[in-house]
Amino acid sequence: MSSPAHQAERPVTMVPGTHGRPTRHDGVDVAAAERAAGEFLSALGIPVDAEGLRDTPGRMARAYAELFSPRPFDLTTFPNDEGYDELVLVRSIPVRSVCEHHMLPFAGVAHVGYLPGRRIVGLSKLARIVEHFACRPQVQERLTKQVADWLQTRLEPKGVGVVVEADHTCMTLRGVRASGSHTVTSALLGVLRDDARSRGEFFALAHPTGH
Ligand SMILES: Nc1nc2c(ncn2[C@@H]2O[C@H](COP(=O)(O)OP(=O)(O)OP(=O)(O)O)[C@@H](O)[C@H]2O)c(=O)[nH]1
Ligand SMILES: [Zn+2]
Repeated sequence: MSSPAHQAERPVTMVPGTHGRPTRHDGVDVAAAERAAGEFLSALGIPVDAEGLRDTPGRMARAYAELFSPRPFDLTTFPNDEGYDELVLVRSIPVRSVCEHHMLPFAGVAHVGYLPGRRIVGLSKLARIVEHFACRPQVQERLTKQVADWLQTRLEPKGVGVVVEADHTCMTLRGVRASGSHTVTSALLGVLRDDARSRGEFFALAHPTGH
């Protein structure tokens, strides 16, 4: 079984960047974003006509467009012919996203695991699912739960567990300036949620690393 992960998403199109480079984006009006970025910087008293800053609004627009453009993928699964019934876990999947409150990046790692049912999933797809949900304005709790729910619906395993550890620049570089702080979230479904032994085993393997 193979089903597109991006079914309900807007189509990905290619538009020229200001330096003639193709810029991948997902329904974003890069030219309008560039104009708005220029006005935004001007309003903050930043001289966007200075030589070094001349291309900055365009760079900002393309940078955010990139952060909001996940790469499409197919969810490849295989029959679980051997009846493998232990945990499958991919640890330390890179996460980079943008907090929806400040539009500042947060980054860290995800540990994504499941207890197989009738099918197993291509391992790379666990990392692709994380990217899919991270490439949008997010809160860490929602990102964690969306990855778990999506896997549960599409793969129908016996259980799913997701741990995300991330540093939010909105609270390390500004605001409270709690540098060195890490935020840990988790979402457990099925057997991994309900069975104490499975839950314990999952957290023993997917424990936060402080990355
Ligand atoms: N729950 C949750 N909160 C987040 C996340 N990312 C950022 N935030 C928080 O969103 C909150 C927004 O609070 P506000 O008081 O409206 O914003 P603010 O005045 O900039 O707050 P400070 O960051 O405390 O200066 C802050 O407490 C952020 O730390 C996230 O992924 N999950
Ligand atoms: Zn924030």
